[in-house]
Amino acid sequence: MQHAIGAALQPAQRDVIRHSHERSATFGLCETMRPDYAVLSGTELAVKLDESRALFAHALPVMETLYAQIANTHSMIALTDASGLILHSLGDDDFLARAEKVALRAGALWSEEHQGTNAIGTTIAERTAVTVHGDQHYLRANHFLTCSSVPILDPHGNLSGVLDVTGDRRGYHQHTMALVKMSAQMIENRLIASGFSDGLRIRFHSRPEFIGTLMEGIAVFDLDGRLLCANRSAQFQLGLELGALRSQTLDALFGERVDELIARAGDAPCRLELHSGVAVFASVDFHARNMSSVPSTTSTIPARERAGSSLADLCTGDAQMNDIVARVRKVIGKNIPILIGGETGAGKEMLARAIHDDSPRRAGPFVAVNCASLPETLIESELFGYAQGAFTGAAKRGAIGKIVQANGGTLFLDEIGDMPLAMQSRLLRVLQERVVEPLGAARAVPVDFMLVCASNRKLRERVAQGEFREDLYYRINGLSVTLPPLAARSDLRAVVDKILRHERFAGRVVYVDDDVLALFARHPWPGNIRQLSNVLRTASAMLDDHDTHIRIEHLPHDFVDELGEQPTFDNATPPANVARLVDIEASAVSAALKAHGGNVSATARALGISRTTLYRKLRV
Ligand SMILES: Nc1ncnc2c1ncn2[C@@H]1O[C@H](COP(=O)(O)OP(=O)(O)OP(=O)(O)O)[C@@H](O)[C@H]1O
Repeated sequence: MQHAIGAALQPAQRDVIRHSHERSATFGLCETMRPDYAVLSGTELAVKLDESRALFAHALPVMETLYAQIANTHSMIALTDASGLILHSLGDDDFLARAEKVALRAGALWSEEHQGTNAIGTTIAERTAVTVHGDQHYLRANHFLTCSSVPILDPHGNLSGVLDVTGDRRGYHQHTMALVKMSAQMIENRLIASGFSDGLRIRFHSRPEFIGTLMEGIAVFDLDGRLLCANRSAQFQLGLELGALRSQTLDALFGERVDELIARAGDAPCRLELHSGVAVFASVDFHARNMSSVPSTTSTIPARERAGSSLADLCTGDAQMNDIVARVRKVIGKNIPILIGGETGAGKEMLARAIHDDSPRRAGPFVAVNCASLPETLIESELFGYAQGAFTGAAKRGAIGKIVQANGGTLFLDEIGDMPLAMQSRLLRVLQERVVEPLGAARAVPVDFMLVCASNRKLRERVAQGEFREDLYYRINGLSVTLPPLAARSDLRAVVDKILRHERFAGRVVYVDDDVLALFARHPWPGNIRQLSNVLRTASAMLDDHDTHIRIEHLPHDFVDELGEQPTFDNATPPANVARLVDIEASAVSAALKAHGGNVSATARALGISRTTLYRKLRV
């Protein structure tokens, strides 16, 4: 359905357009002039993308979803930074070709200063959602367009960029703006989720069924109960703007103390009363990974932290691991690719995640691709993506590749040694030129990511055998570290305790007996930490409710059988269930004394020792 927008124009909107036209004139623009069609070079655009990497990373999947809803309507979606520079666009081929003619493409600036009244530039000037239709555009060259733009705010309330849908003016649809607004809200919520992963997060709404939807309010507080950020819905429901909310506390806004709410984290939604008296349903999460202090109620928090989520967590006492972490820390944030070696299950992916989480790109995505588990035919599309109709059987709208998905964050290529040679050449080009050309696409997409690769095969040998490109090997090998196998680590006890603490396989934190640990110390662990984790999981399932420790009888039989002999114990750690000699002697003496009615001479005779010796033993 098409509408004549002019007739429906609200007075406020009319004022927005009038003011914008006035500004355009003061910029020295003339309606009939040829617009500024300059676009940034690929390298310049890559720098801009890097500056807005969190926005780009979180907007990209939302733009894909939005496009699914407006495909085939002769339109396009554009994402700009806060200055109006288009960072990325996607849309229908026919319209993209027309849009390119007026520089509606990545690298072009659509501020009012450059293009006069237009939805992107006017949204930036007015900090509000704006539709600019047909001849409301200041420049005649843009009169064939209809554009709907919404500002995207970062979690601190600053303008981060603009999301825009532009189409042929004849195809204007009144629902477009609602879709763009919802998409912008989605991006803002994602920015909050990644920027404020720590803290007490309350998701609330007066209707419980709206929790988990775009309608929910999201407010994050620190451990002192100060508000850190709140999305638009939260601001609306609380009746205050972000600036005013910042001076409020959890207690003042929700009538609850931090520790009371932390205790309810992870439970079903609870009822809270807002300061206005309105009752809401609230779902509470709490994460304190990087927080300096945690209230005493933390022990009751059901939400689990992710094990080994930062480099510091990986330092559990093994000197080789400490050395690896120290070396990795030196290159983090310096655009140096890291190559992780090590046996299967030794923790390569965990190290890669920790590197990401401790890097300046932590707000961006962490995208892992296992090159060994993908069939050769799929690696290409999985990694590089493909354009609409690129090949028979391709998804109608094309697919975004993992490399583009990793933009702004970290790309982790696991088992890179298994990447087919043809893909190695394409990957090398991406790493050299920092652009990706999706299969069948006309244009390259600039990308910026930190690269971490892992291999449990000896990559050098594969290079020597001609199975891995030497130039790629040197590209990915900025810093090379090799994780020690579990059997060679000196911190087995700490690793076991950490897994049991984080995973809570038994639904609670349990421990291992010393004799189990002694058995573990003799095991070769071919599956390394993954195998250890599996053994602990199975053993935990064998525990009775009152058991606090995993004992040998709880271990999987095949695991004990693997050792091929009865467990023996080393001298340094006497197993707890073997009594000490002095204790055996003491109980024999007391039993004999009891049997002889406390008569020392008779007891000494019965034990075959002198009375003096018996007295000495009784004093021990
Ligand atoms: N330092 C650690 N502390 C606790 N758990 C760990 C640690 N390192 C690894 N793990 C756990 O061990 C398992 C295997 O780890 P990961 O997947 O990182 O190994 P990998 O070397 O990448 O394995 P593969 O080569 O088979 O892909 C995971 O469940 C992970 O959570």
